[in-house]
Amino acid sequence: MGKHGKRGGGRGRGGRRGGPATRGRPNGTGDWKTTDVADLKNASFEEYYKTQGIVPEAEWDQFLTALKTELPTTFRVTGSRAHADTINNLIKDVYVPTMHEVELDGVTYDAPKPIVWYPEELAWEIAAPKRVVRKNEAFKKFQKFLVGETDVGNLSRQEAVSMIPPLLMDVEPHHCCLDMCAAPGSKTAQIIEALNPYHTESTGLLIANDADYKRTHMLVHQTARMPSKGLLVTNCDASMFPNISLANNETLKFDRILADVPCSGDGTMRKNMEIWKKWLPSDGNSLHIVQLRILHRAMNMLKPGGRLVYSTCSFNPSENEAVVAAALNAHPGEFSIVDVSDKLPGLKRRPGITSWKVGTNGPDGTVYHESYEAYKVARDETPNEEEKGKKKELASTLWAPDNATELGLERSLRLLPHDQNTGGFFVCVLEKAAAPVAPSVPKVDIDALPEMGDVEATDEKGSVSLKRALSPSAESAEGTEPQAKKARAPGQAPKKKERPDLAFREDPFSFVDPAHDEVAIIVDWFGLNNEFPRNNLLVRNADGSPHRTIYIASDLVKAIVENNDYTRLRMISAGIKAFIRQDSQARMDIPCKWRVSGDGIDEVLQYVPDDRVVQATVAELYTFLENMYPPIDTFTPPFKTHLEAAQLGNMLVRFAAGEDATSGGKLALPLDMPVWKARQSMSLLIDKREKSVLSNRVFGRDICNPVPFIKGSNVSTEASSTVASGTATPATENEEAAVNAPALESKLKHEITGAEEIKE
Ligand SMILES: C[S@@+](CC[C@H](N)C(=O)[O-])C[C@H]1O[C@@H](n2cnc3c(N)ncnc32)[C@H](O)[C@@H]1O
Repeated sequence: MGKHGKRGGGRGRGGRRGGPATRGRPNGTGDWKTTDVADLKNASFEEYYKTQGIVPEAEWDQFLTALKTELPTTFRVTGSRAHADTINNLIKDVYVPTMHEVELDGVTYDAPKPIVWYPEELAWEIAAPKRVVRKNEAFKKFQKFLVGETDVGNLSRQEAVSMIPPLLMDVEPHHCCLDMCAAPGSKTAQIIEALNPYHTESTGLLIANDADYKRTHMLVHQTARMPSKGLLVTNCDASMFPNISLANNETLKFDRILADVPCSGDGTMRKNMEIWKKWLPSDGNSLHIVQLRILHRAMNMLKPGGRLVYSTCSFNPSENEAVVAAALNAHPGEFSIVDVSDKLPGLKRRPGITSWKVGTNGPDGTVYHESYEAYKVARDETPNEEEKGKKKELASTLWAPDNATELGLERSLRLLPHDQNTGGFFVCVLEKAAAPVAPSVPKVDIDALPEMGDVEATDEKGSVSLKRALSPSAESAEGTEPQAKKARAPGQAPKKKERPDLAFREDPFSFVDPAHDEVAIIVDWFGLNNEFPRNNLLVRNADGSPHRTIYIASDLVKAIVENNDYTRLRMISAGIKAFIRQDSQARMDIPCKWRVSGDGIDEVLQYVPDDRVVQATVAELYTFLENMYPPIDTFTPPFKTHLEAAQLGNMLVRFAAGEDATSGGKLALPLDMPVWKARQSMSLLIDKREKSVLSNRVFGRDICNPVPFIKGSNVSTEASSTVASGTATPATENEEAAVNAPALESKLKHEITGAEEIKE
């Protein structure tokens, strides 16, 4: 220990000995079933946070007790969906009354209740933890409902405090938004909802980015549940997020940015119990630089007058106030912390702090360093050079700056677990001045701060690595390049154009010629009107050929795709999957081999005249769900007459709102669905899981029959190879096998993306 440091209390039981915070944190969240609460302790953690004063002394025991208690289950109803009210009413009227005072293992749980501060009572808390909800009979039906509706995008299971940052972004449908560290995508989903309110045409944009390639595929899966033509998923290191060019050499700036940065995650100890064993004071210090670089980059990409939300699921001032203070001082006079005390009424929050201590791991416990200067002296005096070399140098920005009290840090929000039975969180809302005021303090030079090397972070679900995207091309704005990138000889001109990143292996993006024959076939088949955005049809190949999937992208996404090298921006996906080729070489009598994808139906239907949409009833929906391939004969006129008159291929059907006395089914709102007409039979073009969820919602039970075995072909293998290869060429004459593709497509999607991981 350096003589200038103050020594704090002892190491927590089971604490890690030495070693950086970069290794050793196992994946996974721990298991409450096998957890002994007596083991949930860490003396360093307790001492560190008592020292920081983030919790009033009188509340310390409550704070600690809450941290050692299992979290309640929370979820929210997808607010932008037409069915939000239907779903919310089902919860209120059908499920909640069955769950009053459920008792398990001597504990009585209250019925689920709306989270008071969440707008329109669309978020819910079930007092019982997930583990209990899963196994208890009283909750079983509700649990099934939750899982099903989550699958189809009507519900999102999400920790309550994690819902706060997107709400404070104040997103409007015309905004250009960036979610810098987005995976697995809970907050991304909220931003998409805010950008696309029900029945409002959104002109906005959301770029959902994550540095971890695998996790970007979780994002793609998550966002497919709420398709948006203004969505782009990218895989960049947020601290070096590339400038995005638009036409006329304009650079895209954002109205709203979320920097939900990688963090030590000690606010998630109620579900990631491993942290109790592993926590060290240095964890937060290691992450400070990457967090600061991400926030700094966000600030440079924000429009004047724009809003930026910085958040972590950590209590640590090193990752919170220290980052915000340093970022503000790197942009003096440009940004202010927004007072959001009148937002989300009912949410208990604590103010940010203006003074804090910086602690490092010492051989006998935490060493607190009064100031950066004192730390430097102590470090320089460390006799053992080898020891010194092992430790990364701390950044001066970890310490509270002299002007800490003038920065308005207390306007940040600290969410403490005992206030409303949640995890811990930190949120700070920053606004960029329309016209910056003259700086009154010296500017912090972020590029001059030391690098921290590889570190490991935690999110709501467990540990995540800070894998940097391998982009060699992160261009920079206004002097935001990291040190390494900046090195160039005085007078040397900056590189004009970045080269493509050849290591990036995703398929290219290009737009289909609006005069292409296949576009004409689609337009003609579905009767698409003149408003249909023929110019915005995107495919995943270099020459714009519509081989197997056609996406629809917004004008802004199109401008981005066309004006930027897709490998430099590391584009993973864009727009809405709208049309899928349902090919069959053997079936020349199918005039249009394209079907509307389930994701794309709402988008496509806007351009379809009403008389091209076939009207059906709840009773007909029953027939479609009860039988995978209902013969046309099982329907009655006038629906049957329409079916008989139609050509083979995709039809769009609207099931009218109403009730069916025979089946007991009830549709509160009309439901639009793509269906396929084969020679003898029909089929709903949604996957099996979605059918079951729909059946439960409309008929109160699952009436769907399993996939029949089709003689001469293994349907699954057949259709899945169709989907996987994308060539959609069923080997048999059996067209029903071909239309089963959506089910398998969904199955594959799950397998490919590891969707379970984000499903809880
Ligand atoms: C706290 S999690 C984000 C949670 C997410 N916002 C949500 O609500 O679901 C942090 C994410 O940052 C990503 N990440 C880590 N370092 C990054 C970097 N330099 N740039 C961009 N993303 C990064 C991690 O892969 C991780 O997915």
